[in-house]
Amino acid sequence: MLPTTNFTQTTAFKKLKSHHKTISKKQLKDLFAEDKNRFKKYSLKFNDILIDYSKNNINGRTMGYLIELAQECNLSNAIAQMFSGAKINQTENRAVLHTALRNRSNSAILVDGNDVMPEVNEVLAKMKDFSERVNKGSWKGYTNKNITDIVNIGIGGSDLGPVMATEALKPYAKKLKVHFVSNVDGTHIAETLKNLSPETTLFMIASKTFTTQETMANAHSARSWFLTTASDEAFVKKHFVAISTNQKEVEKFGIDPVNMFGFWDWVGGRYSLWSAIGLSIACYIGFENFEALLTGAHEMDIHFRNTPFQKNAPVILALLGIWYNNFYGAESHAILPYDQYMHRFAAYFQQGDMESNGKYVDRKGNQVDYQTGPIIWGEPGTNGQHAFYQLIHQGTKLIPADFIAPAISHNPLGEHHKMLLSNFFAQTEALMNGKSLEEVTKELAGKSQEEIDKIAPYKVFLGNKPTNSILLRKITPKTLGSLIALYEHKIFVQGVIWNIFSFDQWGVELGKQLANKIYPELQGDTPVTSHDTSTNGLINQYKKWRK
Ligand SMILES: O=P(O)(O)OC[C@H]1O[C@@H](O)[C@@H](O)[C@@H](O)[C@@H]1O
Repeated sequence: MLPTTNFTQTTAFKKLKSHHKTISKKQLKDLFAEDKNRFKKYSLKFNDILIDYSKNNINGRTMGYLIELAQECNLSNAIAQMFSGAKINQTENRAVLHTALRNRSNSAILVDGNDVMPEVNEVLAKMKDFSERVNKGSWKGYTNKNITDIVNIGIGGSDLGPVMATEALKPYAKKLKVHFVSNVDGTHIAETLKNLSPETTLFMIASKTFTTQETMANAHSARSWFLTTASDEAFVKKHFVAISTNQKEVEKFGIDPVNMFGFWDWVGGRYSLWSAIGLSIACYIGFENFEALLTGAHEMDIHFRNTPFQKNAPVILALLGIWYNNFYGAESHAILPYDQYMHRFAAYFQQGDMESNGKYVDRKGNQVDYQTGPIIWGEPGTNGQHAFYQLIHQGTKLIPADFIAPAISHNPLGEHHKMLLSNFFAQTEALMNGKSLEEVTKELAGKSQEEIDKIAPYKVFLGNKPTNSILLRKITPKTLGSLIALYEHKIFVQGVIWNIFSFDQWGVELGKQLANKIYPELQGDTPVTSHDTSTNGLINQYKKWRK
């Protein structure tokens, strides 16, 4: 059982509350002026990742109290429970063991008294064999041609991780092309299949439950598309594999269990890219690179598990998030990768974070009276700079942001990377320092006082906006693995402190239930009357227009 401390009742919380009153009056740039060692004090290096959190509204006292908060909430105990296979997903009575999927040390991890590692290794070996066969061309299509294209059909956790990782690691791609179909909107699959040949396409039906409406609809459409050309059901097994925990449903769909890659109920959807759900990743970048991804995550796991909170990267990032969320009233958190390949990273952690910590009921079953998970959003820099950064710089909302960039580009084209990085460095500096009225006035020298008075207020930047900078040497499979695990554990720590269950997702169910109720009502032309007037009105207009 996880601890159930109400963090707002802790001594550390009270200390932080009163400390906030004084430190929030300080300007970030003054904190830097006061302390020459600030960067050294508030940055840490983990392998090829440098995390600079010095541009935050914190001092030694803040960090001390935040760490006390983590201690009072029994974080160490919660960490130990997660890694040991305790059933900390209490509302579903499940262990939470994505860390076992990348446990390269192979040490035993027990769930209900059984070591899960032999099964984990067995599936990994099957993934290795399969990805190698497809890449080498020894896995043939029904007309004896090599597979050229993989289509992963899945949604949510069975889609976002593979999409994000294959995009982020494109420079490591072997020869296969990968495509992802998630939306039940027929456009998604129609557009994907347009340029593919049934003879050389392999479908991976990825669904933990194998009952998800969107995935099943897309899987059936893919099957029909395939059979239109291939004609013979017997060929399905050469072109369809399943990734699931539900063998019964896989067989019902007509996929040979030999071609099923299993995982377990202790792998949460949004934490599943390390499992067989990562098969498309393994095929695309090769198994050795997929293993490097696992290794990177495993090394972060070790760091998270064994490092004192003062130097523990996920713990620090989590505590800083709590600082802004619960003391400064920040509603959102931006993730801003300065790397085009990482363009789905924020989208990936929208699910990772918001599905985990978007909860209003605490671990005792009571409604919370404090804020929990933030709204996660972001786009790659520099595009974001020319779009929404205006609001971060001069809007009325406080938006803590993570800036992420690699020192080495996979595409060292002329001066591009230097230009990109000059923006990466400049933005956090600008957000911190802002621009004073005095500086603006100086810039306007030569203009009349009247003109200056008119325009100057708009040109002032208050600054004092907090950021973390995460500088990576290069985006490699290993470093990406560590980075993803860093964010995963950050989410875990925050969930522990907010006293919520981070590994269930009951909130997605209501919409599914209602859609299932409405779906049959969309048959025929008879107007519906069973809903509120708005929903009835919308459905009935749809029925008129579709004729
Ligand atoms: O992998 P399946 O079972 O198709 O689920 C796909 C997704 O479904 C959603 O409703 C969420 O619960 C996600 O966490 C999950 O990843």
